[in-house]
Amino acid sequence: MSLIRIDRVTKSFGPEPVLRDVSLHVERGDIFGIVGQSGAGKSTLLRTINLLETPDSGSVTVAGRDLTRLSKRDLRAARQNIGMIFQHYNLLQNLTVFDNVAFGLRLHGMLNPPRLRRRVLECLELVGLSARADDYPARLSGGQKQRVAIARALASQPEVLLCDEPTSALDAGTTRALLDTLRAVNADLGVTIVIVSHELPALGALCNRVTVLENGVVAETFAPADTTAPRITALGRELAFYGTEAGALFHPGVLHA
Ligand SMILES: Nc1ncnc2c1ncn2[C@@H]1O[C@H](COP(=O)(O)OP(=O)(O)OP(=O)(O)O)[C@@H](O)[C@H]1O
Repeated sequence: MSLIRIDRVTKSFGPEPVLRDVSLHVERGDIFGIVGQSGAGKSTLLRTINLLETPDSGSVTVAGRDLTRLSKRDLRAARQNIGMIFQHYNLLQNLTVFDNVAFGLRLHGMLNPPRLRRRVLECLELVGLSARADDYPARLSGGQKQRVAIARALASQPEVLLCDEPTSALDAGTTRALLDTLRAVNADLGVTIVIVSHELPALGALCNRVTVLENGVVAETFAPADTTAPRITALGRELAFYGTEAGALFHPGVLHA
């Protein structure tokens, strides 16, 4: 069974729906991309996966549980299985790196102090920031802040990591390194990743499946590596190009390592 199933989800903030009858399935182990023009509803769709946005209709099932039918308490527990990172990192500025990563674990009373310390340091090690545990976020670069956010998101050992434009505030080199970290998180820890991004070249290399959203509707879903299948949308055709050898020249190095 798919790890994430979105079935016939509709969502409106005003008179016009932002998501219309959207269905998609994400398999365990996928790196699944969501692309589309600005305003297509990508972030809204991503945010329905942990119910930061509640659908007006339809269902959202993660690891076999329909989140739309859970009590608040059960939803809080289910969200421990779904980490999330954001464009602007959303770190707490008045807490150290260590305490940012520990924050969710403490809030949920999940670990005793020695285990908590071990778990936080493990997560910081994973993103290469053990040495910065006592620093405050203001002393870190953008790429380092996003790494702290990844460590925080992984602290509760979620099966799913949602990434909302994780690199759009970063320069090209830092973007490549960060996407490489996400690929390692997927490959080494088995975490299923759903990512919204405008970085088409990188997504073509990173994602094993991509959905193109147009005006709140799924226009097509495909595997970028399958360059033989016909593409319906201009974005789909562009992504297919980045899956080819010629296209790979646009995302050199790390992502194809
Ligand atoms: N909380 C909200 N309240 C009102 N309108 C919202 C809210 N969140 C999103 N919208 C609207 O829904 C539409 C889709 O927004 P969304 O952020 O999902 O698009 P997007 O495809 O991620 O866009 P972008 O690429 O520019 O980030 C936009 O018109 C946006 O203004």
